[in-house]
Amino acid sequence: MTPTPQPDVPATLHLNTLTVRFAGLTALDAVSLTVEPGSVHALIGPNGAGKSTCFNVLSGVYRATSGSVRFGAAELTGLPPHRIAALGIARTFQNLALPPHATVADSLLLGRHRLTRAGFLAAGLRLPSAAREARQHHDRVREIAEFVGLGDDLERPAGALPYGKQKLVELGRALCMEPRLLLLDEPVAGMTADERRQTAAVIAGVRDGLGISIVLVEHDMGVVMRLADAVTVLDFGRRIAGGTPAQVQSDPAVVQAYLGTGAPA
Ligand SMILES: Nc1ncnc2c1ncn2[C@@H]1O[C@H](COP(=O)(O)OP(=O)(O)OP(=O)(O)O)[C@@H](O)[C@H]1O
Repeated sequence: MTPTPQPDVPATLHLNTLTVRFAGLTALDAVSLTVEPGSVHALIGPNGAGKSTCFNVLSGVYRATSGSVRFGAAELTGLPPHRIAALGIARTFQNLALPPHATVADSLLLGRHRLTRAGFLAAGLRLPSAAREARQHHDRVREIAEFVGLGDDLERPAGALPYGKQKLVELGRALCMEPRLLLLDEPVAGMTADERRQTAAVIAGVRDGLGISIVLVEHDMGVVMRLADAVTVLDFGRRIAGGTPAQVQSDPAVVQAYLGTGAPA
């Protein structure tokens, strides 16, 4: 079941000559790219190419040395992570970051935090407005859990689920933030073939059913080529190619960059 998309203005993500330097090392070198609303944009490249650095700038963990990031009308450059999250940008992490004993429902509810209006006092006093709001959040959590395939797992401890499902809890928690843009850092890493297929279908559903834009960092080229509408290829911090999956796959610069690490086939 697809949860009701939340009404929102489509926004384009623009990276303009983004540069990040760490003490003499240029991790990102004047990278520009555009993520169209409602598309999956994959960011690929060999190890050390700058993909995580790019994510860390987009989510406010790192500061750009120069260049800018714009999302719709908002300038993200230099904003702290909570301000970026408030603009509707959510991310998942390469490594699981779930509270070990919390149930799936409670883990997903964490994603609703930013959207919680009833104050601490109203909730503590059990005011009807707070109870109504809590019910709405629980309903939405159930909808999203069903959407990602966790409808039957809501009361189970998230940490006791198989690894693939734990990654889906992360994805669900990010969706619970009602993002307009989702940053997915290696969403299928470490999964079985079945789990990869299921997760790829969920990600396609997030784009097609909810209209959420997605930036995807992923080493699994099968998943990238099947899911992505556009691909940007980084190597040593530089953008060396961009286009549709078919275009980048046959680009000699891309094949050259992957030589020795396995061409993106
Ligand atoms: N906080 C940091 N301090 C110093 N150097 C860093 C830092 N973060 C990243 N780097 C360096 O920047 C370069 C790009 O790293 P980054 O992690 O962005 O690459 P990546 O494409 O995500 O690689 P992988 O696919 O292995 O995750 C690397 O040389 C890395 O060592």
